[in-house]
Amino acid sequence: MKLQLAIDVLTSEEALVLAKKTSKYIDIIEIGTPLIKHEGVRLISLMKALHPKKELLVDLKTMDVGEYEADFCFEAGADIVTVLGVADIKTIEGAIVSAKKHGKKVVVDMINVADKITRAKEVAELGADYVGIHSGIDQQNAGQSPLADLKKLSKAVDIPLVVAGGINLDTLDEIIACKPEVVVVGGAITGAKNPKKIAKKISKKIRKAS
Ligand SMILES: O=C([C@H](O)CO)[C@H](O)[C@H](O)COP(=O)(O)O
Repeated sequence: MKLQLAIDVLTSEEALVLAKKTSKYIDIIEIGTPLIKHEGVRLISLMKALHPKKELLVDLKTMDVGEYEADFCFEAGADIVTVLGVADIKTIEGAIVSAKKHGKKVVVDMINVADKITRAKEVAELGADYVGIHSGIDQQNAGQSPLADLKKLSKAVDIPLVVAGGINLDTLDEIIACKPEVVVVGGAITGAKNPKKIAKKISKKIRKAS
C-alpha cells in the first residue's frame, strides 16, 4: 500500500516546500488539479528534478483530448496522470494509449460516475492501471466520503484501487482495512500545523498494514 500526498495549494513555492518537508514519508507526490491549472506544466519538470526517485502524479482530471493532455505531462516528467471516468470512453482510451507509449500509468477517477462497477470493469479491460474512488472537496463539504464506494468496489473489481477524499488519521483505519493500492491524503497533511509530523503518522499506519 502506498501513500500519495495531494498538493492542492496554488503556488509552486508552497508546493515545493510541502514536498520537501514530507517526502521521506510519501511514495507518490501529487500535483493537484488546482495547482497544475494555476502553475502549469513547468512545475512537473521542476518537481521531478527535485524528487527523481519519487513517483509523480499529475491530477489532470482530463475530460477531453486524453492522449494529447497525457502526452505533454509524461514528456515533462509525470509518472501517472488522471482522467475522468465520466469522460467519453475514447478520451480514457487516449490517456491509456499515451501511458503505454511512454511506459507510464493512468488512474481513472470515478468522481460522479453513476455506475462505478461497470465503468471500472470497462476501463480495466482497456488497460487502465488504477481506478480512483474519490469524493471531491465540494462533495466532502456536502457530507460525502469515499468509504462506502471503496468497500463496494474492492469486492467487485480486480483492478488496483486508489482512494481519496478527506482521509485523515481518524478515518484511515477503515480505509486501510479495504486494502486499496494507494491512499491519497491532501488537506489532512498540507493543512496541518506540522505536515511532516502528520505525514509520518499516516505513513507509519500504512506501512504497518502493507
Ligand atoms: O482531487 C482532489 C480534489 O478534487 C481537489 O483537486 C484532492 O486532491 C483529493 O480529494 C485529496 O485531497 P483531500 O480530500 O484534501 O485529502
